[in-house]
This record gives sequence, C-alpha cells and structure tokens, in this order.
Amino acid sequence: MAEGTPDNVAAASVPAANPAGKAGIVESVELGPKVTLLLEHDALVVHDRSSNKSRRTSCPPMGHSHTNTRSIPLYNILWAELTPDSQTLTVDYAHEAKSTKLRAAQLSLPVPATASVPQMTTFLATLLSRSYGRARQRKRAYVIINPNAGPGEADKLFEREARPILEAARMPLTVVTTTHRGHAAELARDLDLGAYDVVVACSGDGLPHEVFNGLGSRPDARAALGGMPVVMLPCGSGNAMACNLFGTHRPSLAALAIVKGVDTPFDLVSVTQEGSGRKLSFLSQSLGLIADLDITTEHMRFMGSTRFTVGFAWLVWKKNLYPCDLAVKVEIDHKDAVREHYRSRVEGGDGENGESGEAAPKSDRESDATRTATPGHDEDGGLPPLRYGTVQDKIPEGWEIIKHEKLWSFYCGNMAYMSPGLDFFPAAMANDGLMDMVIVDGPVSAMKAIEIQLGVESGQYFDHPLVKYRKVSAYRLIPRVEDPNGIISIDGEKADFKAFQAEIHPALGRTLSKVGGYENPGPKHWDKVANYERLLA
Ligand SMILES: Nc1ncnc2c1ncn2[C@@H]1O[C@H](COP(=O)(O)OP(=O)(O)OP(=O)(O)O)[C@@H](O)[C@H]1O
Repeated sequence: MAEGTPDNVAAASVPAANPAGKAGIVESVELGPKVTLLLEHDALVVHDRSSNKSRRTSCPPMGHSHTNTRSIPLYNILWAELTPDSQTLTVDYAHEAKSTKLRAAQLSLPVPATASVPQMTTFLATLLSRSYGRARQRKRAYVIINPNAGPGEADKLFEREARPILEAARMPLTVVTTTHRGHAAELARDLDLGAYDVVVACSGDGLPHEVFNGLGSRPDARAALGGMPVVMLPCGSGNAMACNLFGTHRPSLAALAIVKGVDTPFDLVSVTQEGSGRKLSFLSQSLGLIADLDITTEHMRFMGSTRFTVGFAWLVWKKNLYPCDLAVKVEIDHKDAVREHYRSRVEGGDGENGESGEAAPKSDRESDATRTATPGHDEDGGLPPLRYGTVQDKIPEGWEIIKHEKLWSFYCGNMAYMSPGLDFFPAAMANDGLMDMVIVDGPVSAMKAIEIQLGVESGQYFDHPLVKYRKVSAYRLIPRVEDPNGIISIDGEKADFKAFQAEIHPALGRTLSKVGGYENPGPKHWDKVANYERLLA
C-alpha cells in the first residue's frame, strides 16, 4: 500500500471508547534528526522535517496546515510494528477515502541505525494500547457470509470493504459462506467457542438472529451467548444491528468498529409460540403495519432500504387494522418516566454511555424464586428458565390486559434503530433489562401516518399523541382473527400468525459496540426531565 496513499487523514469517528490518557503529547520517538512521531491525546502525529519527503514515507503531507506534519486519529489506527529486521516502522490505519468509506492504508518509515529498538518497541506498544483502549487486539473472527443478503453482494462487500481492514488489524479470519437458510444457526451451534473471539455476520439482521438462536440451542447456551460476541457487518437491506452498535450501515466503517469494538452485554428476548418451541429475538417483534412492511417487501430486497419507503406508501393506502388482545407486564408506563429511566441510566452507569453498570429494574431481575423450568432446556448451562412460562400457560398474575379492537401497529423493540436513521425505539438500551413497546391504535389517516413516519426520522415520534410508548419485561399478544395470510415478524423474519409470548433476559447475550451501548441519541429532551416529573416517575 506504499503507492497511492491518501493526501489527508480525517477522523472517521470520535474514539469515545479509547481515552488516550493525559491531554497533549504523551510520548514521542525520533526517527533520525528529521522525523518525530508524537502520541497526542487522540492522534498519532508525524513531523517530517526532511526535504525529500517521499524517501521517508509512503504518505504525502496531511492534517495540520504545516505541509510536513500529518495526523492519524488513534481510533483509525489498526496496527503498528517494526519489520523483523528493525529497519522499517509501519503503521496500518483506516483512511477516510469518503465520509462513507474507509480504506486500509499504511505509513512506512525507515528506522535509522542509531535508533533505540527497545524504545521504538515501547512506543509502538503504547500506541497500540491507546489506539485500542478497552477493545481486544487481534480478535479471532469467525465470519459468516449470507450471499443472498440485501442486493446479494455480501461476499463482494466483505472482500472489498472489510477484509483489508480486518487483516490490516492483524485479525485472524475464518470465513464461511452459507448455502441455505438455517445454515448460520447450525454453524453457531457447532462453533468451537475457544477458537474465536467474535462471530461476524456479513448480512442483514436475519443472520445474527440465526446465530443467536444457534448459540441458544447448545447445551452450554448461557456460556455461549454470554461469552461469544456476535456482531454484524452490514450487507443487508435494514442492517439495524450495525446502525445501533456502530452508528453506521457502511461495511468499511463497521469493519473498523468491529476492530475497535468494546465488549457489550446485551439483553435477549425469548419468544414462545404454540408448535414452534422457544426462539430468541435480539431486535424486535411486530404485528400490523411494521410486520407487513418487513415481510411483504421481501421480494423488493434488490432495492436496498428503498423497499421500506415504497412498502410504507402502499400499506398506508390500504388502511388495514389488526384486532388483538395484549397481556403485558408493564414496568414503566408513561413517556416522562421512560425519559427519566433513560437519564438515570446514562448518568448513573459506569459504562461509556452509562449502560453497562446498572442492574435491571427489580421486577425484571433473574430470581430463582420466580423462575419456572422450561422443558427441553438444561437448568445448569442451557437457556435461562422462563419466568412467566410459555404462551400456553395461564396469563401470569399482575399482567395488564388490554383489548385493541383497532390496532394499527404493534412494535416491541430491543434496539433503537430499525434501519438507517429510523429510531423507532429512542429509549432502547443495550442492557437495561427492558423491552420498549410502541402501540398505535387506528384508524390512522394518511396524513397522520406520514406525520408519525416523518417523526421517526426527526425525533418527534416519541412524543406524538398517537404513539403509546412503554417499557415492559414480558407480554403476550393474541390476534383476534385467524388469517392464513396474517403476518407476525420476529427480528424481521416471518412467524406464524398466532398468539406469542415474549420475555426479556437481562444481559444474556454479548456483542461489540463503539461506546458500550447504542449509538442513538435517546428520546428527545431526556436530559431535561423536570424535577417534578422525576418525582412523579
Ligand atoms: N445461502 C442462503 N440461501 C438462502 N437464504 C439464506 C442463505 N443464508 C441465509 N439465508 C436467509 O436469508 C434471510 C435474509 O437474510 P439477511 O437478514 O441476512 O438479509 P436481508 O433480509 O436482506 O437484510 P435485512 O434483515 O437487513 O433486511 C435469512 O432468513 C437467512 O436465514
């Protein structure tokens, strides 16, 4: 990569997870009389006072206004080392070719014979440690590619946009391509947990769903789900998982986020439905408008995310309603209390965004006294027992029962973004032990539907009067009508149109994220909850 290297390096993103210690210059090495490497708070700075720059480096000047000073954000640094003969120092980094695309590049500097190799080695170790922060270096990745995801280019996207970045970060890769639906679940079920540090699904949200379920079907399900981070390299049409954890649906930016990703415990949801056993859901469950949108537009996958815009217009015009009954274990019942919950976790937690430190609400914590065993699951190592039984059991005491004669949309989420820019669950958190439930009853006029939809993009949706937003720990949804064409969607995959029950398992799963939680900004004005609202909450 010595040739054709970039003429500037800009921050691809702020390295929030990688605090670099004290502000200003913290370490430096001289490469002869004219080249100095400085480790600053958030960047590696190269000062080159040589008259013949091209002899000294593969990169033209960049960054600061001075022509022979260049700066590489620490977040973008993938690797740094001395060649075995100690004559060259190389720095691999992700160069921002465009705001939407990174490219692996390398800085290569001759080391003078007079240089101290131990000092260089210490400097490089410091550089790597500050560049990675809490993220594990050289993660061994098990990469699963769905060649059918999105417009069908996942394999090419991986090779072109992700592999060079992951390899430059010296990540050992094992790459497998799926041959059929369900293949990723089989691979996850049989995975050698000790041989890998992360499973990377190159796909849309369907493959991570399979991987979580594959890990969940193992006799050692709890250890597998809790110990093996699952991430997505976005190659599908929705790519919600990458939007939430990495703040992007661009494969090369996500590849860097995987390299620098920090361990993030993450809630998972059990769903039971008569005749189809117990499934894990990591993203959402829906019935009504959103479910129809997800599933009936599958044949338009070639359009990428445009399929959702086209499908939305069609469904709003159809004005369908979906009568059903809901039984729900409500934990937080009104929007200001949801805001307050969000604020207290962000401000009170010990993670980068306050997510990782706090326990779930009392009623949602795992308690041996309230657990009921689930047939078919090993009490010791398998999935945690279901606290509320299955959809076939009696509705548990204390659940609120609500009849929705004219339901327009039922949507329950565990993540915030459901596709790029669509923050459907602005108060969702990675490990607060709660699901965010949104209900809109109909009929909803085309004008109001568009208003709600635009509100999802602008952040006004949370406060829209037609949007009922709560935090819950379990629920049962029972459609009133039998409809062979009816649609229930679990993580974007079609489920049978019949009653189902869901309950959350706090921090059962594990993933990687940029900041230890989700990237969305939270419900509008979460940080401005008035004192009287806090008291009421
Ligand atoms: N080799 C394969 N052949 C056919 N189907 C596959 C194969 N591998 C995986 N699948 C299935 O493809 C479906 C869609 O996968 P995925 O979610 O990756 O893409 P997508 O639907 O385009 O993206 P998104 O979920 O973001 O909309 C999943 O249900 C998955 O089980």
